[in-house]
Amino acid sequence: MIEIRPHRIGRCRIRVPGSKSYTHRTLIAAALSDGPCTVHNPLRSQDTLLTLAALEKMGAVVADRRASIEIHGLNGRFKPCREAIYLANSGTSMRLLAGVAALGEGTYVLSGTPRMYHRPIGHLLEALNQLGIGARALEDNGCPPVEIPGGQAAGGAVAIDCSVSSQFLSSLLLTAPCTPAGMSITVSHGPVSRPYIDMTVDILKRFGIRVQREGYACFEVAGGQTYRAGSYAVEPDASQAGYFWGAAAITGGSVTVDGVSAASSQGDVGLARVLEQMGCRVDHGPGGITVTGGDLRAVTVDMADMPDMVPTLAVVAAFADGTTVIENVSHLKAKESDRLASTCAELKKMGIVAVAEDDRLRVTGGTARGASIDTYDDHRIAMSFAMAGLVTPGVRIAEPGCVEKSFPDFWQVWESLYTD
Ligand SMILES: O=C(O)C1=C[C@@H](OP(=O)(O)O)[C@@H](O)[C@H](O)C1
Ligand SMILES: C=C(OP(=O)(O)O)C(=O)O
Repeated sequence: MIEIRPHRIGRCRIRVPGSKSYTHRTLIAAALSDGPCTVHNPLRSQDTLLTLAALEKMGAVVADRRASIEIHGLNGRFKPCREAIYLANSGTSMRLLAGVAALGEGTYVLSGTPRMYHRPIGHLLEALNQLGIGARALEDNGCPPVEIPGGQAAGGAVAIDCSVSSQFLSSLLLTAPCTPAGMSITVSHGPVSRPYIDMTVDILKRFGIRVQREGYACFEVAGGQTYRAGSYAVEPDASQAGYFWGAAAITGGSVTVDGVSAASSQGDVGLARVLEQMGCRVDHGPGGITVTGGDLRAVTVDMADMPDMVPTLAVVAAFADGTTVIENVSHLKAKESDRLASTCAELKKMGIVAVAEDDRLRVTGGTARGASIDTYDDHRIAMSFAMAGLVTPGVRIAEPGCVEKSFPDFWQVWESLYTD
């Protein structure tokens, strides 16, 4: 348990680590490539290191240097792996690797934590089955653990339901180029979280893969393509920037996050836009994006494309005038925690009126009081409620170590807000 000390922020400049989503994708693409790759500025956190360890178990040769990670790709031919590959509660690792494992020569079991065993993957397994890959949920319940047989990924036409997660489509897209026939993918529902699809397509293109698309509805990826080995850099994580911009918004201070740009494919950079609508000033400079807090007013906003920023926005909304309505976020129920329920429960403990409906969250700004915040083993709940502690005495965060999942140095970087 740690207590957050209230503090008025002046002017701060913050550096956040490499993007979690881009790190997962770059490591996987490197392992699929035709030779030696260097990944610069990777995020080294619990989840991304699990992806790296999984790729190593599947035969990629890995060397973790200080400044970069080197991976020698297997040109899409993973080696058999006898023991189950443990992926804790990393949804991105589980979903993306479930597809690419089908390219390997073994039969792979992907396992995780009890929470992971409640996070859906059935729609991806159905899509793999349409492609003739006998993937299955070991408990027959549409959730991990899963078994993925290699050697059956010929490619072909496939329809995929992405109403629960975009990661299913990202998984097929990463797998498709290494199949003999390629894939013709139709999205039957959704996708939610669309910018993550753009990040996947961006990585494919950077590795020299050709992809044709009609918006988010149809994707054509020719087979027999090669991921081009080379040197790749990971940009700073826009989702992690959000907690520091939120800190500025709530305190009236000014925070610049280095190296984050509105031109990024990371959808979460859009939180700065939402904060602007709420009354903050946002400056886009060559070095990064600066948010300066002001009088905050409530907004109604569709957050389907920014699911990870919903707890962040909900906590900021607790300090805004009026009722903020966060719409189209039913997919938050299947994250590290049921984030609609957990965000609401913890805001209520602070005396804030918050209501979770089926696909939306309403938060009415008010006078918050200190509370012990349960974090549900969910890094984003811990980091979001830290913001509330800057203006509310007595906010304590339980199990603060859960930030290891995506941002091991979070609390040290957070401390730097106090040194301005
Ligand atoms: O592909 C990715 O890197 C991610 C996609 C999103 O999940 P969903 O598509 O399941 O919403 C996001 O919440 C997650 O943190 C990372
Ligand atoms: C949902 C998240 O990650 P994952 O799906 O990879 O567990 C997250 O980082 O907020």
